Formats: sequence, structure tokens, C-alpha cells
Amino acid sequence: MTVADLLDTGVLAVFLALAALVAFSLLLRERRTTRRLRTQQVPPAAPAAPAAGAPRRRAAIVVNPTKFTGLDEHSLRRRQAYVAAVFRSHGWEDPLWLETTPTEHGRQQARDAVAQGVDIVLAAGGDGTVRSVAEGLAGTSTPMALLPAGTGNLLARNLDVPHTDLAAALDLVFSEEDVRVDVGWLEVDRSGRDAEPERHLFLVMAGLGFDAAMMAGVEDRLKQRLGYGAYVVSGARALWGPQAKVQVSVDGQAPAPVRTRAVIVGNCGKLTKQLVLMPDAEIDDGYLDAVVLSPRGGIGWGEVAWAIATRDRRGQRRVRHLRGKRFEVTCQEPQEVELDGDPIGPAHRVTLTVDPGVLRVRCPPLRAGAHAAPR
Ligand SMILES: Nc1ncnc2c1ncn2[C@@H]1O[C@H](COP(=O)(O)OP(=O)(O)OP(=O)(O)O)[C@@H](O)[C@H]1O
Repeated sequence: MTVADLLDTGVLAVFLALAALVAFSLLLRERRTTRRLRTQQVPPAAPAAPAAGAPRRRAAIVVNPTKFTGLDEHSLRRRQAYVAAVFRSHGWEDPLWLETTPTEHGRQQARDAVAQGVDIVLAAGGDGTVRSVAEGLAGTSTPMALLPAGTGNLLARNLDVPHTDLAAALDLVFSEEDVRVDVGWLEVDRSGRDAEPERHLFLVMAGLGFDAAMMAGVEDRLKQRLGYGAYVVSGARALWGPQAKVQVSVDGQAPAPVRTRAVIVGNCGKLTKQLVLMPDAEIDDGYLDAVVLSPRGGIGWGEVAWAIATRDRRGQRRVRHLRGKRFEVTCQEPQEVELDGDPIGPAHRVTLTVDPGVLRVRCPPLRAGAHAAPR
């Protein structure tokens, strides 16, 4: 073994040790959080009468029932009663509950809710449910709120919506402050010659290569046991893999050939509070940001980890930052694709575009002094 090999192995070991440490601390936090959510008590809600003559407001809650299978029937009913009591205590009508199904993941439910004239639609589930509800609401004036119940809850983390405290997340609904956010669209051409490529909305990031392989490698059983830590375990497995030959074109410019492990395009850039993949990505700036990761071996991954940990914006040969309104990525061999953390299978070509400000989201102001969306 050469000195370079030894160094390579050493850096990789440090990287994996750090990853394991992060996984362990996340696991402990996740367990504490789950326990807190499951033992939440129904508050003695004091119903408030609405102002005389004022129409009572109504929310729809689109709920993914698979995210609550850990709760027994009694706890589930208690949770629903709690939520309804909170709405009544603010003078709202009882919410309309709409469940997702194995074939309708939230888009149709959100459209039905808009057709019924609700004032807001809450997405209760993980990022897949949020994405689907957003597809139903984009371009309408009905805002979306989040009741995060997934593992990653990436949008909630990026928008500073509480993702471990149901009462705090609900409180935001009554703040009446919305922001207009951009949505990203991903067109997936699986064969490279598809006549009608699939089109999906994304709110956080879409990518291909290492990150998608990592998401695809997360087993449901491990996710239930380890929560966010399952991604670290799968990520450690996906570290070893060949670089892919891809062509990246930004805003119609001539495509640049790159050898890469991952191309990730983001509408916003946070993975966790501490881990920011794209420090300059803003969800309301009308642009998409991208990172192209091209590590080779353990030392290369060490450089990538360091660039991400230090939020290095300059970029370097292992981590390149790009910005634009349209990205086209063509792969020589099909690569795994992911969408806000959900793997959607391999594709030869993906096109990513941005639709600025078309979704209203009820969340804290994006930055100090920012104005809320006009009504
Ligand atoms: N009623 C249902 N029965 C079975 N599966 C469902 C149902 N509703 C939704 N799903 C599945 O759940 C997925 C969405 O899950 P969701 O986004 O809520 O969590 P997630 O993306 O798995 O979150 P995380 O990975 O962060 O836990 C959908 O893509 C669909 O496959």
C-alpha cells in the first residue's frame, strides 16, 4: 500500500467516523422527538366565537396516513381532536380532512380543497406529500402550510417551520403571513428519446447520481428505526461508485462535459440546520442553484465534506457551483434521480426549470424585514 493509499483510507475513515457521529446524534434526537409527538396532550381548548357576521374560515388537511401507522386508533383520534380544537379556539370551522391514497398522493386532494373554497391547505406528511399538495396549489392564491411528519422534512427545515412540535407548526397557520416561493420543475426523459417526458414539481432539490443512489438505498425498515440516520448509513454505502460522464447545460449554453458523482439542483439549499449544500440558494430569488460533486477516492470525498461543512461558496474542482433558470443534464449511462429526497428511478436526461413565486406558503418571513405576500 502506498502513502497516498494510506492517506486516502485515513481521510475516508475520518469522514465515515464523522458521518457515524452525526447519524448517532440525529438518531437520539429523532427518538426524543418521536416520543414527544406521540405523548402530546390534548389542550383544554377554549372555543372562541367568531366576530359577528364574519364568515368562519376553514382549512383542509391533506394527510398521508402511512406516516402515522405508529399511532394506534385512539391516539390518532386524540391527535385529530387536538387539531380540530386548536382551529375552533381560533374561531375557525373544523378542518376538512382529506387522506392521500396509494395513487393520489396529495395533488388531487389539494385541488378538491381549493374547489371547496378553503382558506388554506395543510400538508401533513413527508416531503413527497408536500410536493404533491404543492402541485395542486401552484398558481392558485390558496396558501399551503406544513404539518411535517416525514423523516427528512426538508422544506420545513429550509423555511424554519417547526418540524418536531405539532403545536408550534399549527400556530403558524394563524399567523396569516405568507411568502411567495418559486417552484422547480423536473422533466425526466428516461430513455433519452422519450416523446412525453414525465414532469414533477420540486420545492427543495432534485439530483442525480450519488445522492439519488443514497435515497434509493434507504430501506423503509431502517428508516423507521434510525430516522434520518438511515440516510447516513445508505450514504456510506453509496460512497464507493464510479464517476458518471454527463453533459451539463445552463440556460441554453453549450453543454459542458463533466465526470461527476452527483449533480444536484436546488430551489433552496439546506439539508439540516448545520448542513447547507447550496449556501446561496434562496427559495424566492427566481433562480435555481446547482452543485456538481466530482470527488475521487477518500481524499476527494474529504475535500467535498470540508467544502460543504465550511459552506465554501467559491467552489473548487471537486465542488462546482452553478446558477441559472434552466439546467439540462444528459448522462451517457442512466443515473438514479431523486426529487426532494424521494428516488424516482434512473433516467438518461433531466431538465430542470424554475417557476418564480407561484406558490404561497405560510411560514416565518424568509429574512428579517421581508414583506409578506400581498393578499
Ligand atoms: N394512502 C396511502 N397508502 C400507501 N402509500 C401512500 C398513501 N399515501 C401516500 N403514499 C405514499 O407515500 C409517499 C409520500 O410519502 P411522504 O412524502 O409523506 O413521506 P416520505 O417522502 O416518504 O417522507 P420521508 O422520506 O421524509 O419519511 C407517496 O409517494 C406514496 O408512495
